[in-house]
This record gives sequence, structure tokens and C-alpha cells, in this order.
Amino acid sequence: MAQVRFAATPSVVQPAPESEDVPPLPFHEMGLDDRLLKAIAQCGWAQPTLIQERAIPLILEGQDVLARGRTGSGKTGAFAIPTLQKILQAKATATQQSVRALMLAPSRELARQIHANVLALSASCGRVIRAVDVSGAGELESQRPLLAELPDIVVGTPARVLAHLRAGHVDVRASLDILVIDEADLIFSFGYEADIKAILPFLPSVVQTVLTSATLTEDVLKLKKLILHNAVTLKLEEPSLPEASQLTQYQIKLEEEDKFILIYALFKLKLIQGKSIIFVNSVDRCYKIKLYLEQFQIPVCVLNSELPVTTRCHVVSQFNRGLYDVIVASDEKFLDEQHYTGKVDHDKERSQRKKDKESGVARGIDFQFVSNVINFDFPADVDSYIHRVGRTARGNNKGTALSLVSGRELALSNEVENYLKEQMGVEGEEEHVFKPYKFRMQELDGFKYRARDAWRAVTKIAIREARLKEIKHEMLNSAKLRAHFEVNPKDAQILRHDKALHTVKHQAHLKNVPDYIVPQALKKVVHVNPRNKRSNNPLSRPMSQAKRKYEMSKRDPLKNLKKK
Ligand SMILES: Nc1ncnc2c1ncn2[C@@H]1O[C@H](COP(=O)(O)OP(=O)(O)OP(=O)(O)O)[C@@H](O)[C@H]1O
Repeated sequence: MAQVRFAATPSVVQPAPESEDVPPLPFHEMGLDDRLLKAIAQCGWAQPTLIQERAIPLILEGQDVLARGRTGSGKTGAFAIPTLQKILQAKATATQQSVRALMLAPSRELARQIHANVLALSASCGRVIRAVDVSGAGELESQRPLLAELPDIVVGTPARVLAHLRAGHVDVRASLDILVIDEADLIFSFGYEADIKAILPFLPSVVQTVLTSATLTEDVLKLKKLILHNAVTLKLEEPSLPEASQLTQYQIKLEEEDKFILIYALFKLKLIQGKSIIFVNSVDRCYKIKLYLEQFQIPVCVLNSELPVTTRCHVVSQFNRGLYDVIVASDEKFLDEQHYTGKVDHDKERSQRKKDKESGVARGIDFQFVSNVINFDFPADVDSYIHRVGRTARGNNKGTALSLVSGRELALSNEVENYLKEQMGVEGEEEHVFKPYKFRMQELDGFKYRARDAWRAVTKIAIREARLKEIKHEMLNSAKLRAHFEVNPKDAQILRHDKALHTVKHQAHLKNVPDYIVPQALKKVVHVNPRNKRSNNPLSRPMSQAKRKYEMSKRDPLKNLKKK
């Protein structure tokens, strides 16, 4: 039956050393402060990733660095650790508090993540290091007090940081030691080039600069020329995705109906272990899968371009905290939104931005400890595949990717596999990067009828209602609209009591998996419905309402007492 089981909770593996004779340089041999080593250990980072091993010593030496590393290679730690070390060193002798590091990221989500990483890595330093994230959506003026305290590290999007510098909320000309521009290629795609240029006159004439990027585009090289001096370029010759020992990539050829039958069975029979992201190609499909899986009591959350940035951050943080095991993500239109970056589109960059059309969800956002990525719909191109699959097997963790490929998607999947084969140096027609996911679909016949029922129940109207419901929920919770609702409580009421939702027809039987539909081969390994067994408790057996009432009253000691 299911010959391949998904990876269990990820375990840590060693980073590949450059050659057999050169062992990786461990963190404790990098001359780092004990407080940092303690925090690194608390993050669970046993060994540096390749990019960390190379970049940390260079940045500590004071070199300008352009670090190209594949997605999930640990670039944030590569610049955050040496920055913190330098700040600790400087503060040991400094007499004045000042802003020493500026970290720019192309989106609020990424800025928030960098900030969270910096806080985690400085957790053992007590109050010695202060870091603020100014990328939030609030008023510029409200962040002024944060900057007035001269935090050691300021994190933000280029537009926000520039606005503060122009407003005179902070002056770093005499104090800044290090400038980091993370995801430099996205800085261009998101139209921040002009802001970066405008920031430069507010910086000291000489400042150590670190650029990180997943790709070395022309734009990134231009930026390197503009702001880096005698920089070392770390162009790690790694394939775009981790090697097979860290990331297992499976593929199964299935048409639409079999796709939804399979995911139902995989989740319901717990053949997938650990946290998973299911990728689809549109917002509608996102809700379709959510409403479909929810009928089987498989709780999932959604992430898509319609949700405001705060909600998206909230969803990712809930997922990271383990509140959900499954996220359904779609990436359509993600970057066309003004609110993603908090910035007006620049026409010039628009066409380029479209190329990145899925990086918003998939790229840069750090879903933690994702064991599996499932491509329910196959992505549109190689880049999208890499960005999606790059959400698992991050840092030194292991992961699995499973692509469900229909006949129409086969050509795309071959294209992606050929690209990966070339990158990984896999030769020969018979050799594959995508392992076949061997699942005998005919044994899922018992699941078919339930799956069809549930799939059909998710009508277009149900999807529209689900999307509307989420938007209404966002409006009711919007900080910006709160004042309006206080003055106009009727508006809030209307939103709350708008016409009843055409929710998906509730089919109680779908939540259980009767034993007779479980494939014979899996009966011994899966444990579904432990409550299916007849129990001695009469209340747990199916019974009419009248009978239940009678049983309840029989069990209620007070009622029994009264009768006596
Ligand atoms: N040395 C390490 N050991 C184990 N895990 C690590 C290590 N360094 C970083 N990680 C983890 O790996 C994940 C990816 O790190 P990070 O976000 O810095 O990657 P990235 O290269 O910036 O990726 P992207 O380009 O997609 O943003 C994070 O969850 C991080 O906690």
C-alpha cells in the first residue's frame, strides 16, 4: 500500500563540509560571546549552516559581504550573529548609547522575522542589546519614542526607515557600524531601489555593509557596486534546494479527483506526520481545500493575498506556535498589493514584480519546522517550485515535498525536474530527482464516495461566503475601523449579523473513518476512531433524543433523588 511514509518531525543533520578533509567550523570556535553561544544553543542550532560558517568570520573581520544563499540556508543568522557580537564588543567600552546597526528588509513580514531572530539570538544578553522594528503599519510619529531611545539595532523596510530619517526621528551618521540589506533582489522587485539610494546620504560615508540575496541578479550586482567596498562575494555553489539526504522530493501522477481523495486519506489516516503546507494556485482553491478538509474535521488555516498583512503574520505565527498543523497557501496576486509592502507600486518595477508572483507567500517567510510541502496544484515555473519547496528542510532540518501532478501539469513538472537534475549533476534518462510516491489509489475506493460528497459540497457560493466571512472578520477586528464602529455601532452590527452564511452542508458522518474503508494494508499501522469501539457507556452509543434524555436523567443523582 503506501510504501512511502512521510518524514517524522524533522531532525538536525550536519551541514555538508566543503571537502572531506575540512570539517565545518563550529559556532564555539568563531570567537563568539558566551551569551550568544547560549542563545544559539537555545535556538537549537547545533552547527552553523554553510552560509553562516563562511559569512560570520568575514563579517566579524569587518569585511563588506555579498552573500548569496539558497532559500532557507540560514542567511538571517549569518548576518545577525556577527552584528550582535560586534555590538556586544563595542558596548563593552562605549560610554554612549547609539544606533549601531540598520537592517533593511523588503517587506513587513520579513522585517518582523529579522527582529524576532535578533531577539532570540540576543535573549541571553539581558537588557544589554535593544532592537526595534519600525516596519509596523502605525503612524510614523507613534514610533518616534522608540527611536529616541537610540536602540542598538533598527530593523525596517527601506520606505519606513527613510521616512524616519527624513523626519529627523533618528540620526545615525555618527554612530552606524553596520548596514544590512536582506533579500536584496526583492528590494528591487518591490520597488525600493530609489528609497535605498535616498537613505545613503543619511549614513556615515564609510559603513560596513552586508547584502544577502537568493539570486545574484543584475540589479543586485548594481547595488553591490553602489554601496559595497572591496566586498567578498559568497556565492555558495549549492543547488537551489538541499540535497536528497535532507529533502526528499516525491511525485505522484493523479488527476483532480484522485488528488482530493489522496489528501483526505493522507491526513485522515495520519500518513503525513509533522507540519504541512499545501500549495494551490488560486485564492478560491485555497478556500476550496480548507472547506473540503474541514468537513473531515481536519483543521487547517489559510494564507493568501486577500488577507491583510497583520493577519498573514498572525496566521504564520499561529502555525509556528503549533496551533495548526496544516496551512493551505495560495500565492496568486500576492505582490500586486499595496499593503504588502506598505508602499505605492512603481510602474517601472511592476512587470518585474509579476515575475515574483509567488514569493510573497512562499519566499522569505519563515514557516518553522515544516516537515512537508504538498503541491496540490503544480507551481507555474521552476522559481515557484523552489520557493515553495524551500519552506521545508530549512536550516539544517529535514523535510519532504510531494507534488500531485495531473496530465496537464506533467510537462511543467518535467521541466522543473530537468532543471534540478542539471543543478544537482544528476545524469541519465533513468535517473530522477522526484521519487515516485507509490500509493495504490484503487485501495482508497472506500474513501472515494465520501471525498466526492465533501468536494461537491464546497460550492462556489460556499467559497465566496468563506472569503466574505474572513473579510468581515478582518473589518471587525481592524484597529483602523475600531473608532468608526465606536461612533457607528450599527455598522458593526450589520457586519456581524449580515445574512446567514451558506456554509457547507454539515455531514456529521464524515468526521469518522469507518474501519471497513481503511485499506487492508494500513489497518495495522493506522489508528482511526478510537471511539468507534462500542463502549459500555450507554451515552456514547447512538440513540434517539428521548432515550438520551431518559438516560441522562437516570444518571443525574439530583433528579433521581427527587423521584424517590
Ligand atoms: N544553524 C542552524 N541550524 C539549524 N537551523 C537553523 C540554523 N540557522 C538557521 N536555522 C533555521 O533555518 C530557518 C531558515 O533560516 P533563514 O530564515 O535565516 O533562512 P534564509 O536563508 O533567510 O531563507 P529565505 O531566503 O527563505 O528567507 C529558520 O527557521 C532558522 O531558525
